[in-house]
Amino acid sequence: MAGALSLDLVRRFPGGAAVAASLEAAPEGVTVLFGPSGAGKSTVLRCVAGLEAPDVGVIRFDEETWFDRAHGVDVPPQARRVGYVFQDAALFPHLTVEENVRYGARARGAPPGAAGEALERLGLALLSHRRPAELSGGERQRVSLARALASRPRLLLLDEPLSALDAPTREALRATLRDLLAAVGLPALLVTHDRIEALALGDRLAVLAKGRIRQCGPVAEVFARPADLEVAAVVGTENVLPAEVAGEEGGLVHLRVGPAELSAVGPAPGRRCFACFRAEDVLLEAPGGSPTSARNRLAATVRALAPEGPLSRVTLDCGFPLVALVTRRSVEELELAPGRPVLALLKAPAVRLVARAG
Ligand SMILES: Nc1ncnc2c1ncn2[C@@H]1O[C@H](COP(=O)(O)OP(=O)(O)OP(=O)(O)O)[C@@H](O)[C@H]1O
Repeated sequence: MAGALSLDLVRRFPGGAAVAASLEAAPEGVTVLFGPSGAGKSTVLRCVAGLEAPDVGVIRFDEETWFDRAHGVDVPPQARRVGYVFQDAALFPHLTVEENVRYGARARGAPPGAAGEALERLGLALLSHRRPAELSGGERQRVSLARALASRPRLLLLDEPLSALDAPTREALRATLRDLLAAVGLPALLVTHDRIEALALGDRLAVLAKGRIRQCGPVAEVFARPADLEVAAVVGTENVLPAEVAGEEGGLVHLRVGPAELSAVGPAPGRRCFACFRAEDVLLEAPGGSPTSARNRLAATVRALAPEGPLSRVTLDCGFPLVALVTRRSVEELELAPGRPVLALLKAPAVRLVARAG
């Protein structure tokens, strides 16, 4: 299928570190490689770009084989036609913005006009005669994106593209990047260790830990249903619910989540967002309990219980799945069991809102 990337590789380093990855990235949208530092994310990206060669394995894009150790295939980076965006922009310091972007286009034989189009698209026309030293970090990263796009790539590879920026610049560029990735319609593989970035930019998530891909799937699903405790520890947020903003009032944002309504502390990041909260922030109460300060009271049915040390992980059905983490004592006192009705309570400040595409 056009734009489909598949890989199955092992890369071993002197000193004993090894990265083993097996991945079928969707032919469209953004696949995020997510995991802690040292998990192997950059290694996978560099192998796809052709900047490093796996010790064993195969990398395919569409009908082409880019790498096949057993058959001696190793297509050089320029022939793979990928656009690569580095963490630190990696611009030529002696060239202007325009020359940097033109260099990207010329190196790949892109049609005339590709550089100008990319400069325009990233809002860089007015900065085109400056050199990288005369730009802010965010502007440099926009130039790096323009250079990648100007080469008319078939696949975009982004290695922690926002991590070198300060928080406000990062937030602004995150929104630009989200819109840009949706508009260009190219498949992209994006590396990050930042949960918010993964949620805001990814369509699919591949979780890496200790040199292996542990789970791959739609972003909200991986966050909501980590395959094992290791993935749960990496993703950290058990409840990630696609939500629509219904209104804002007195600093609170009212959200529609499936058949239920939730309140969170504003501002709303957009009309569509994810409402994210930890399982330990959900309180459980017997139905008909007295009023509390929790803004969110959801009628739920217990679906499953799983012991977790002194705690119990309770999976609930509120019309959408919800996970709560409570003590075993509470499980006994509330007589929680599959099928039992219960009220799930959640304070509005515990709900974190993250914009999502569309
Ligand atoms: N050139 C190298 N020589 C030896 N070991 C290496 C080399 N490059 C990477 N490694 C090791 O391989 C593992 C994966 O590194 P990689 O840079 O891919 O991780 P990462 O998930 O991208 O981390 P970060 O988020 O910190 O960039 C780490 O244990 C790292 O120390």
